[in-house]
Amino acid sequence: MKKIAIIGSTGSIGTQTLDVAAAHPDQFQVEALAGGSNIQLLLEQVRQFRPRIVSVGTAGLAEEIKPHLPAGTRLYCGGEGLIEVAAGSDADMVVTAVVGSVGLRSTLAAIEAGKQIGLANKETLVTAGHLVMERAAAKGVAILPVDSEHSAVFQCLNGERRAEISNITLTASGGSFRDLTRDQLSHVTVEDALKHPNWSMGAKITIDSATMVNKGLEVIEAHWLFGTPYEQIKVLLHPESIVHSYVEFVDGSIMAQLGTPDMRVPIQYALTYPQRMSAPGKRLSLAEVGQLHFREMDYERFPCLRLAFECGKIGGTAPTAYNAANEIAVARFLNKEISFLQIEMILERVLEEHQAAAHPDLDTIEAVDAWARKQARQLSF
Ligand SMILES: NC(=O)C1=CN([C@@H]2O[C@H](COP(=O)(O)OP(=O)(O)OC[C@H]3O[C@@H](n4cnc5c(N)ncnc54)[C@H](OP(=O)(O)O)[C@@H]3O)[C@@H](O)[C@H]2O)C=CC1
Ligand SMILES: CC(=O)[C@@H](O)[C@H](O)COP(=O)(O)O
Ligand SMILES: [Mn+2]
Repeated sequence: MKKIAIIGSTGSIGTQTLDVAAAHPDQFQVEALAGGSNIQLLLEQVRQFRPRIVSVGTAGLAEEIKPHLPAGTRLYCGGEGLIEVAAGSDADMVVTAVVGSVGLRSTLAAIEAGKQIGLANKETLVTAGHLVMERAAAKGVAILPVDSEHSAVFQCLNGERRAEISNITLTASGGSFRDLTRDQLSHVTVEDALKHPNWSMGAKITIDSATMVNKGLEVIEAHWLFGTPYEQIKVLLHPESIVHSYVEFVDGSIMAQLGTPDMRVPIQYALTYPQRMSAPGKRLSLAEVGQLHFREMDYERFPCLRLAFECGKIGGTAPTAYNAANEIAVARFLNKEISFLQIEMILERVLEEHQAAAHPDLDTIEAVDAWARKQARQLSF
């Protein structure tokens, strides 16, 4: 039995992680669950999986859910609750399925407690990759990728020597607006932006896909997960999201991982690594697919991806500011305060003002995160 804890259990990745656990009840035991505001769904999860520890977003929500919890369940809330779920149970592995850099402290706490990490929450690695990877190495903790591209690369690298990698290519669907010109982008709506062509995901990452920030975050995530220099990370537009990513080796051989777009596959691989188990989803038939398409990435059309490479190469707190400014810009767009193209304007302006600090500690990371959020909130157009 593998014991798991999930932070962000009520979201897209969290619910799919529980689908995997429910499909293999003899393999997984759910020890702890943290949700945010969806206490109805959290309660259903508690009834089905009987975790010992539960956390909700606020003290008010904790009061609401408390009378409905089974006797003996330990209940927490807020940041302290995320840390308790991540580090306070008997779990062997913590799946980080919360959205945003709010997941940083709890991920670090899980690492300190010696838990394996199933990492979906890419913002954590972007905002403080050096701290997370350093602490994981010091504690001998594995960080297993859940993100589909990184799971693909991880699978391609199985048994390979890092020194023999020539480059890593992350594929990008192009998001909801991939065939629109920049002129056409000035009129797009929130509703249209939320229609991802291939994946059903939470709102924030769906907007990130449309701006190509998601791929920017993934480039930085790949740098930290695989220790790959930015010069050896490439991005290729692939509208079908069937080739999840690939690695080219020094002899010219390319290893790719393919499959239908179904997050339960990389989630399950992280949970069962190094083993594989049967999975219920639709199998890929290349004969049925017939053709796959690939296009060079256009960095003029998708400037947020160019910015991510620049921030990654600068390092220090530059990716922290990129991520925090984006979290606020996306929230403002979803709230219909700003237009789609103003997301990238906010990123550009906040980064212009940011003086990146090298080798930041946790306090510096959090101070820059707060600063960038404030700047991004204040900008008006
Ligand atoms: N969805 C996908 O297919 C993929 C997602 N990812 C990454 O995984 C992470 C999660 O994405 P996704 O599942 O789509 O996001 P969702 O928005 O669907 O889910 C987010 C989860 O985090 C919880 N949450 C949000 N804010 C807080 C907070 N302040 N405190 C406690 N809990 C909070 C939400 O709770 P509630 O809803 O109850 O408020 C919910 O459970 C992101 O980092 C994303 O980039 C990576 C690859 C694929
Ligand atoms: C499923 C997953 O891993 C997402 O991060 C996905 O990659 C989003 O797709 P694009 O960013 O390629 O549109
Ligand atoms: Mn991805």
